[in-house]
Amino acid sequence: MDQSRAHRIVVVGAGYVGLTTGACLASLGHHVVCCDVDAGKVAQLSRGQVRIHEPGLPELVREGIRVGRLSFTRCAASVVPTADEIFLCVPTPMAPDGGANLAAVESVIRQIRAALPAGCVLVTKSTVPVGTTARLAELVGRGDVAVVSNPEFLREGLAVQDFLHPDRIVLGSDDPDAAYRVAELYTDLDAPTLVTDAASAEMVKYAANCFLATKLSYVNDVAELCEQVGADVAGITEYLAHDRRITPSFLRPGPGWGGSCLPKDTAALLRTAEVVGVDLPLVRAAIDANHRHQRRMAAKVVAACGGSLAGTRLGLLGLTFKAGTDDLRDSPALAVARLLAEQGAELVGYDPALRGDEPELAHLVTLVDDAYHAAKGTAALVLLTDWPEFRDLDWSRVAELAARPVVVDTRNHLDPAALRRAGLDWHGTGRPSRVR
Ligand SMILES: NC(=O)C1=CN([C@@H]2O[C@H](COP(=O)(O)OP(=O)(O)OC[C@H]3O[C@@H](n4cnc5c(N)ncnc54)[C@H](O)[C@@H]3O)[C@@H](O)[C@H]2O)C=CC1
Ligand SMILES: O=C(O)[C@H]1O[C@H](OP(=O)(O)OP(=O)(O)OC[C@H]2O[C@@H](n3ccc(=O)[nH]c3=O)[C@H](O)[C@@H]2O)[C@H](O)[C@@H](O)[C@@H]1O
Repeated sequence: MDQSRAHRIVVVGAGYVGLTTGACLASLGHHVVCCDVDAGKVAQLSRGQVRIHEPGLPELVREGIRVGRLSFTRCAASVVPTADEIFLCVPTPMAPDGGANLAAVESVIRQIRAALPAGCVLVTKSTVPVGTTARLAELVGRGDVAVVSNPEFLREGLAVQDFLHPDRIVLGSDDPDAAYRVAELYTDLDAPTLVTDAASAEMVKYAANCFLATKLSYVNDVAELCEQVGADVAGITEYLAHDRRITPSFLRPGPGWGGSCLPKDTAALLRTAEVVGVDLPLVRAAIDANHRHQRRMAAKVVAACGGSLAGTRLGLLGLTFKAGTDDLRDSPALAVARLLAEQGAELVGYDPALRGDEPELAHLVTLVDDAYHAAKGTAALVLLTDWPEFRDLDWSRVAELAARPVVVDTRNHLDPAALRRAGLDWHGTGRPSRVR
């Protein structure tokens, strides 16, 4: 990039979204400082050490540091005075009433507002409910600082790819000039850029995540019905995918949807609707169906083990909320694990992205070094995430190690014929057990 077009950017919050935003904007030629309250994280990132599992991110971070366009600090107030744009990428977790907890966003604003230079733009990339951008403008309380909503649509595990090759860039502000200024940051990306008002930009983020969640609950419902009527969901989703109005993505049944965003964002949209007196029965049903699917997966394991889990050992393959990430937040795999543990099963698990010291696993799952250790002495091996390596296991070895030859494949990830050849009983989701 011609350096005269480079912006000076501060990113507050150096997690999945903030670190990706900072490293990618630096790779596009901008000058970025990432700030985080976590001193240990700042120290590690300053040395180029990235602890989250995001392909390509460590390389981008190290390159940004090497060329002097990316640095890290704990103190946002000390670096904002020279910024053109300040991106807010701090967490907005679920509050007890289902709404988004904006404490981190508001605390950052209070901390930096006096230090903001005249003419800078504050950009909300954190997912925030409709109306927040307008309220933050009030909280900043400065006519010379604009606030722009720029929701992020990246997926974990594909964060760098999604950031640099987005389907669309959405910018919303009641100050269109400020929105167009933020759009300049992305001019080297090949994506439609939609500039709208702040409320619509905030709304599109929730509408997208709730649509995806609803699509998945529907697919999982179809899978459940398939089991009862003897149809095969794999063929059905394949044929559905041919319809360009439906699209092939988000059609894979599984143990329910989870992660750091779909659960909290569906709940937050329901809360937003409740506050303004609007009913969203479809979104509510998608959430309820998701919990039912998780219970259904646990019941399937119980049935495959002969009706009781008391005193049995189960092996779990994959514990994060999906393959390709190390994130355990709202993981459906852990939700199913908890249901199995409640029924008396001892759980042993393997996940390629986990180290074993994650507090979420404590008193729930003993993490082992590979899938074969997870299979040893088990009444059933339960696949909960679809890491490619699980497909290539030596199934004869698994059959020898297991106490009973049972595999419950909640994501239809494995090759049933290969398992059968090894003498294993395969139980998929929405598919007949004898499927080829
Ligand atoms: N994870 C994802 O795939 C996506 C997340 N989002 C949204 O982005 C926001 C951030 O999410 P993640 O990056 O996943 O969170 P994260 O938990 O990975 O990272 C947040 C970072 O902010 C830091 N932080 C917390 N309070 C702070 C403060 N007061 N000052 C400075 N730093 C602070 C934390 O130490 C942490 O490093 C959320 O609103 C989320 O809904 C949006 C799209 C995708
Ligand atoms: O707001 C966010 O944080 C992000 O939330 C999701 O991204 P992510 O949380 O990374 O996860 P997804 O890939 O969407 O998967 C969500 C859940 O659905 C499940 N899933 C997904 C697809 C599918 O076909 N089947 C299925 O069960 C996954 O296993 C996972 O549990 C959205 O896809 C992103 O666009 C959005 O930016």
